[in-house]
Amino acid sequence: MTIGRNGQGAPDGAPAIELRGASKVFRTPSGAGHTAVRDLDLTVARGEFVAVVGPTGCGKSTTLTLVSGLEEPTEGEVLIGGEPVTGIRPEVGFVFQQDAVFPWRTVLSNVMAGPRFRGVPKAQARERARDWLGRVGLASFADRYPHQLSGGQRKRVALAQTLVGDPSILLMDEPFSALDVQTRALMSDELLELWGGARPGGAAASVVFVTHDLEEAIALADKVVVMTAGPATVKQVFPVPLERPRKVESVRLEAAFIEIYREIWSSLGEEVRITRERGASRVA
Ligand SMILES: Nc1ncnc2c1ncn2[C@@H]1O[C@H](COP(=O)(O)OP(=O)(O)OP(=O)(O)O)[C@@H](O)[C@H]1O
Repeated sequence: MTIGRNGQGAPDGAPAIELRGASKVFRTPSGAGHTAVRDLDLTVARGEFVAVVGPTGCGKSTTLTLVSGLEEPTEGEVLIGGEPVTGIRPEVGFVFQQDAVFPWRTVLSNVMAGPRFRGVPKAQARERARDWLGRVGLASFADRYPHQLSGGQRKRVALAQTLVGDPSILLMDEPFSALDVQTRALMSDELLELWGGARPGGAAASVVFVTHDLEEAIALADKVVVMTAGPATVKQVFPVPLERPRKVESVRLEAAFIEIYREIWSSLGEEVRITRERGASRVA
């Protein structure tokens, strides 16, 4: 099973995502400027799974919003498939920490909503939604309402809701952070299975996955990007040369995993310390 139609519509050879010298300055209510992201360069190849880690508040979500087209960079460029991002694009899917479900609609109706909104005829939308509910293991929950599901099941609905749109680019902002540790590991495995089924056939989606959890980042990704203390810029990029397919619970016990973890943590830990000290000095 694979997610997405890799690189569809992109000029040949262009990476899936590229940020070139991207900066974002927000206007605060007092009128002052707040730089959330500064001079950020990042490339995501087609079919690549990139995890982004960094201290709290450094600008990770802002980076995702720039890629999504929800916000424009104040300076620099953001490209998808070699083309400048000028707004929300249909080939980009999102999964956020908060579930984006309609509480008054059944699971099936929630998953059908996106395709229906994009003009897919009802019967076809229903068929696609049922197909995705099956793939995420919720075939028998189609008639339930979101409040009748567990947190993990709701997350599967969110995945189905996004993946039914067949995104070639998947942006995920701490999607599993509200789940307990076991469900989280299970969901990570399921995500890898959905994403990477046909690799290296080249049909997997390009993923940017923001997380606070370094173990999760390493277990999932082809490369881990460490952001600096805010304003965010890329501090270091670490390739993760662990074999696939991976199972989260076993891969994290491998010697190579522990070695990579140590390396990345010493880079990330420094930025976390800087952020903490800034916080402490503000309080003082
Ligand atoms: N719309 C906005 N207006 C003003 N400031 C903003 C806005 N959005 C984000 N910021 C600020 O930009 C900085 C980066 O925020 P962002 O949410 O990108 O960080 P983050 O790394 O995702 O944080 P966390 O890890 O805590 O989720 C923060 O200082 C935040 O307060």
